[in-house]
Amino acid sequence: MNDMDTIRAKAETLIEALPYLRRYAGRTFVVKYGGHAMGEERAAREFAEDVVLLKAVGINPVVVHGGGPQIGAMLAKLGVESRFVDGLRVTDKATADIAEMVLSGAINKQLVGWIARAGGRALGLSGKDGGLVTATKVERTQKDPESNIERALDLGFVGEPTHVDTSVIETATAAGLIPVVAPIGAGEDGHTYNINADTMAGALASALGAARLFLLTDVAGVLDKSGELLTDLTPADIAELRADGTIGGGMIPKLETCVHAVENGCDAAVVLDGRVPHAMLLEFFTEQGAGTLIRAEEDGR
Ligand SMILES: Nc1ncnc2c1ncn2[C@@H]1O[C@H](COP(=O)(O)OP(=O)(O)O)[C@@H](O)[C@H]1O
Ligand SMILES: CC(=O)N[C@@H](CCC(=O)OP(=O)(O)O)C(=O)O
Repeated sequence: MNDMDTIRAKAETLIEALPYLRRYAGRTFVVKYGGHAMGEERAAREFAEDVVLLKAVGINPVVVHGGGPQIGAMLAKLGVESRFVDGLRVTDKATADIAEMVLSGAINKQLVGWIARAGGRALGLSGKDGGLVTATKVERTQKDPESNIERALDLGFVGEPTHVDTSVIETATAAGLIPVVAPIGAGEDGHTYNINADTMAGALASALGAARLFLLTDVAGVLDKSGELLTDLTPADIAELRADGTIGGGMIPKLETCVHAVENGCDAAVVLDGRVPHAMLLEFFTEQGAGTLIRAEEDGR
């Protein structure tokens, strides 16, 4: 496509999406932008444009970002080993410091910059700022394969949000700013906790009573065993897909987050491909939507 065709295609997408988006004026969309999805600069630019468009039509976007691959690259550069348990990075003190540096320092400010270039005003913060998220250490157990006894697993400074104070988000939003949140939280014990970005986004979506939780990743959505996109799922469907092994890896915590969010105050969650131009807008006006829509009850899009 030449430049003119690209501009025309973009304009058509925006014009078609507008009437659908206006229905959500005054509501909150929590958008989680995953580390895998933010690889390409073009995609990041378009993501920022979409976020600014949402704000321009009166929706309150709240961006939560990941950065797993970028933390991994920095740990490798610094010679710190890293491993995951159930999709969570085991986080010692050195890893927590590096995760905070990469997430709050580098990626957060990069996103704030992209939103500024797209014409928006973003406020970068982490769960620590304004008391947004209080985290508690994640407790996990694992069955010892020999004795069959459940043993406690120490994941270090991996946290989960146990208290969300949305006032800093509400103040920022009311001032015309777009909050951009890094998945780091402070514990009541004074420690810094590394929080899975999907979990962080889900906790904010529930606390804010969001109309949508968008999880932008590097696949079209939830796929069935033959690789076809599943467009609509309920918590009961997800339990079946998990039991029969259709979903695995990072998709398990992602869908757990979606189920928790739609059962606790968020209208619907969508898992979609963040690398597709204007994925969030396409979700609203294409017949099938974009990605997989998760609702507490099956009642269409
Ligand atoms: N049924 C499934 N449908 C789609 N993706 C799946 C499924 N089961 C496992 N996955 C994996 O989940 C990944 C998305 O999770 P993750 O890598 O944690 O994403 P992100 O880094 O964007 O949070 C996909 O890239 C895919 O490899
Ligand atoms: C505890 C834990 O695993 N934290 C994640 C935080 C970043 C993240 O979740 O980023 P993505 O969404 O890009 O995977 C980590 O250290 O990788």
